[in-house]
Amino acid sequence: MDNIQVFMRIRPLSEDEYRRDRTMQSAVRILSEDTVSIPSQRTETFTFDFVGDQDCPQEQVFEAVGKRAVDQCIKGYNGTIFAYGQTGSGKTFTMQGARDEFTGPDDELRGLIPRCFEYLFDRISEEETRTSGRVKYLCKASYIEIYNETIYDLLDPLIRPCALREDIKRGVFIDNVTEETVQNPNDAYDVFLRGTTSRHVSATSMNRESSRSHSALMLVIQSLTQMDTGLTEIRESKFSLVDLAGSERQKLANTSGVRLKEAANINKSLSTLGNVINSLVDIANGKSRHVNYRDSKLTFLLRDSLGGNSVTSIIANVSPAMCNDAETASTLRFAQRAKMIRNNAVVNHDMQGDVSQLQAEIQRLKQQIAQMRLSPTATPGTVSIAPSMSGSINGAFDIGHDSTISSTHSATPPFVDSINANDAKAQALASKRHNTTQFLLILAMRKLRESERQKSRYADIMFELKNSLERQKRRVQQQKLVLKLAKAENDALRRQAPPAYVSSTENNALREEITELQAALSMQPDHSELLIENTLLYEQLDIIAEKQQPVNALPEYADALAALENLISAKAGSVDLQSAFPIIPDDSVYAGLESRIKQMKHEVNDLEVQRDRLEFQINSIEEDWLCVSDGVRKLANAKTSEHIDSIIEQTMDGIVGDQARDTWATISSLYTQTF
Ligand SMILES: Nc1ncnc2c1ncn2[C@@H]1O[C@H](COP(=O)(O)OP(=O)(O)OP(=O)(O)O)[C@@H](O)[C@H]1O
Repeated sequence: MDNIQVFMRIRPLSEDEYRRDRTMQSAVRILSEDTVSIPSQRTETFTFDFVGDQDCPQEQVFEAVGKRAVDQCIKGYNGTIFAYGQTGSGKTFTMQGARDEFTGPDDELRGLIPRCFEYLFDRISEEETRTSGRVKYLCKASYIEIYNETIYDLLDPLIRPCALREDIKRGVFIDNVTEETVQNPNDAYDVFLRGTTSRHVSATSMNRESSRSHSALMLVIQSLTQMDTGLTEIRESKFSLVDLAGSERQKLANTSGVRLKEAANINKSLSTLGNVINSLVDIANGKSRHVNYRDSKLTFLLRDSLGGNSVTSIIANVSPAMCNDAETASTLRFAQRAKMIRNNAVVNHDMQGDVSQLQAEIQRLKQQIAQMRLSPTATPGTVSIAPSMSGSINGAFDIGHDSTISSTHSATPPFVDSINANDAKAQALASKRHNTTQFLLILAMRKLRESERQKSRYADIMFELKNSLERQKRRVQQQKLVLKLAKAENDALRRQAPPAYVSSTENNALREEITELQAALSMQPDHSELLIENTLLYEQLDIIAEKQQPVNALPEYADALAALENLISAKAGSVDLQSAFPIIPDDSVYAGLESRIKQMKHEVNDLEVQRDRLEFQINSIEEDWLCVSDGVRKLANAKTSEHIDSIIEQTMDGIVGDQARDTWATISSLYTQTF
């Protein structure tokens, strides 16, 4: 577990700021190499991993932030660097550099992005040379922008919007985003420049500033290592360089239309980022919280970077100007909170090979395990079965490359204390049991962690479902009200309308409009069908992302209903027979709406059933894994083989799910063999 690293950078005063305040006093006081305060605000101090003052060169920022991220990505860890701060605080200067053009490696003012490219490809060629070509690297780049809660592909000439999806294998990913292979720093920089140009073009065409959108340049770095066993190890890491929208709150007053929507979306995504960080800080402090990553595109896309599988750094950029001190304090408070988040980065790797190679590898691992069982001196921190025993070889024993699991166990479990130190035989037996127990505990904990991940995925889906349910319920209520009003209005019109109005051309046009809307509604996907499909989905976790379509489809459906609702309210409101032609819809319109409402009620019921089912599944998974770890703990203290048998049986009786039952069967059979 690593805390997110936070770096702070103060930019020089701009000419404008200097003209306004010639005292040249800085709003930020540097107290030591990692601590600052803002005297005009409260007396609080802020401590970070690195503080760069106004003269801090680009090279130093790269040495402190960029190098570490690239080094970790080369090893197979995901890496993320965020630039955070108010508009004009120096985010783009830090990430990209002073110029829009990249003038080559001699340019002192070039930012983190070009420097990371140069260092990454240097490291790649170094590794390939060092391993005499046994390790080969492949890099692919994509570049996106998030504006108004929509993701745009900046490498697509048409800058088309893309959907965000999630599946079990890939985690969160952008569907159909353009990925370009890059082989050297210039290729990568070319991709970056093209994306940046597209960003300017789209900003200009929409008449907005780029500081109102978030951008993320993502590199996927794959390495293939030919191993002596004939197997190929594949490592894959994602390196994300993110320039966030200006962090100041956008004013909603005196704003309307597109600008209002834009401001509301910026506020929403930044406040979601703040909420996510608050929840993660609570979690780091031992509290139990659901993290609402799905509340904005930005947090969902960067889920792994915040509290997940990534080595993450945040650069908090601030202005030194007195007039910006409130925003500067707010940036520093945000950064200070973020520093408490703990991520759990693991190497993403997998093995490939033919059956005989895999069998040989399994054999080798078995020997390693046997050796570990026999060696009384093995301590948890030095258990070294992990690195090669990865991913797809054998799911049940997927220990992974994770020293954090082993290092969290105490070196001497309490049950060993009770062994008489003078009795050599008993000591040997205790050591053997100690090692086996630790090994089994590692297995159980690994599985427990997997189930926790699964649980958190369930919780995310559940959260979505609950929201949909609430929205759907509200819609049903609204539709009922609209229908009631429209009916009352219609009755009134029927009573008042002269026959000439009823058959007027205008009235016919309105009728057609309603018929079209009805047709549009009936063309919406059949929700009942999709919902049934969705129910199956929760039993088939592998296809989660695909099957979330019904939930995602609801807003479109809502749009059609809202349009109909607006039309009916608008028409129902035009009671003045002298100035407007009344609309007198057929009874069939109402009948159609009523049946739609009925259908929506069914859907609400279906969603409720799904929610209950998920709740049950989550509880059941949780209980199963508690049962397994409890069983392992009991086994560690068992004295006789009868006692062991009864623990195994009782634990198995208490487990419901197949996955946990299988794991328990494996653990218990291993334990009986070694006892
Ligand atoms: N460390 C620095 N040294 C010198 N000039 C800087 C530094 N940081 C920022 N600047 C200058 O300050 C101005 C604003 O910086 P920049 O455009 O990077 O801000 P920003 O936070 O990215 O703004 P926006 O949110 O609008 O994109 C630019 O002219 C930039 O060159």
